Amino acid sequence: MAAKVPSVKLNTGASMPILGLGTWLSKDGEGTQAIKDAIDVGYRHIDGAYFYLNEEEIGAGIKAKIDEGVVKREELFVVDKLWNTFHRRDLVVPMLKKTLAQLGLSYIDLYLMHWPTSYKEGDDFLPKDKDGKVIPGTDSILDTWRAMEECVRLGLAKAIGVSNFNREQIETLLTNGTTVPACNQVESHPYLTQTKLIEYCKSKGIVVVAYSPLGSPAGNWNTRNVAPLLENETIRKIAEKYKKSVGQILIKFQVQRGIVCIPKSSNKDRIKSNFDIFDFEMSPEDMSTLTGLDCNLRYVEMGIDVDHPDYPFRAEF
Ligand SMILES: NC(=O)C1=CN([C@@H]2O[C@H](COP(=O)(O)OP(=O)(O)OC[C@H]3O[C@@H](n4cnc5c(N)ncnc54)[C@H](OP(=O)(O)O)[C@@H]3O)[C@@H](O)[C@H]2O)C=CC1
Ligand SMILES: O=C1CO[C@H](CO)[C@@H](O)[C@@H]1O
Repeated sequence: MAAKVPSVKLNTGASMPILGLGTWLSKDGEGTQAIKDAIDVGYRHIDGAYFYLNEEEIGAGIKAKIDEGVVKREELFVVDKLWNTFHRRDLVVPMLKKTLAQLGLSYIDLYLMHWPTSYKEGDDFLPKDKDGKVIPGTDSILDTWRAMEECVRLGLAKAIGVSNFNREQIETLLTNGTTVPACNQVESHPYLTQTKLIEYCKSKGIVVVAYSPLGSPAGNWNTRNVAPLLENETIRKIAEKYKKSVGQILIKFQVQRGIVCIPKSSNKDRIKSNFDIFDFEMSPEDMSTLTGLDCNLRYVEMGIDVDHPDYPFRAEF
């Protein structure tokens, strides 16, 4: 029998499993198997996005496990995200309907605005001008949020939230919207602990979800000559102490501080070991050592957005 994963409560009252499976860069053909392996191990939370171009594969994995009787739809927590080229208010509900059709689901548990930055609508996911700068869309964060609220009213999404939003952008929604975002999904790991943003979100009843918790090693990111997280000597020593892998320590770091964590893997052994983090606790000193590694290193900087008026990472948090 699969292990049961602890949950956090959303402001809607729903429970969200604290550990989920990331699916970005699940390569062709791997996505379905990864979902099946993850559900067998006990994962009940799946993080997807239209931008990842693998919703059909994810949906096939979910359907296979429901058909086998391993899991019921209502036992799963499926998250998906609205891409930036679909922020125009009339595009949001049709986009979610398209996502649901690709996933083969009638509702999503949590639908997120993937980024605060709207892009010009069209077939190009990253529309750029002649200088290589992204072309912004017309609608404001608030316009898009109101259309996200409509997704809940229509029963297409049980909850809505945001991703990559800074404090001020969340404030805009709190002041002018009617729904408090259920979560803010942001990059986090010991090099980018997000302590201030987490404190702020908690004070507003917004759950924080940590993406790229292992430092997103598949990405070709700016590393500022800092050792990749998975090779960090300090973390390796902590891992040795608890007889765990560095990956398990990085995941446990988030879960132990109450942050939802969504490591991606398409490898059966790593899917399993990333889930095997509920049988130990780190000491407060080791948790502080990990927090002390913060050097404000953001891997997913979204460089093409730096001139966008809603680029979120100019603010301190
Ligand atoms: N909202 C947003 O803007 C963003 C959201 N995300 C979400 O967060 C998820 C996780 O972030 P992601 O950027 O994928 O990066 P992660 O930090 O989760 O790292 C994933 C990479 O690490 C490898 N890996 C997995 N487990 C281990 C392990 N135990 N030891 C060593 N290597 C391991 C994986 O390879 P393998 O598959 O071979 O195991 C994969 O290449 C995404 O998949 C996506 O769902 C990510 C980025 C932005
Ligand atoms: O989820 C994501 C995966 O990484 C991308 C960067 O190339 C991001 O745009 C996106 O937010």
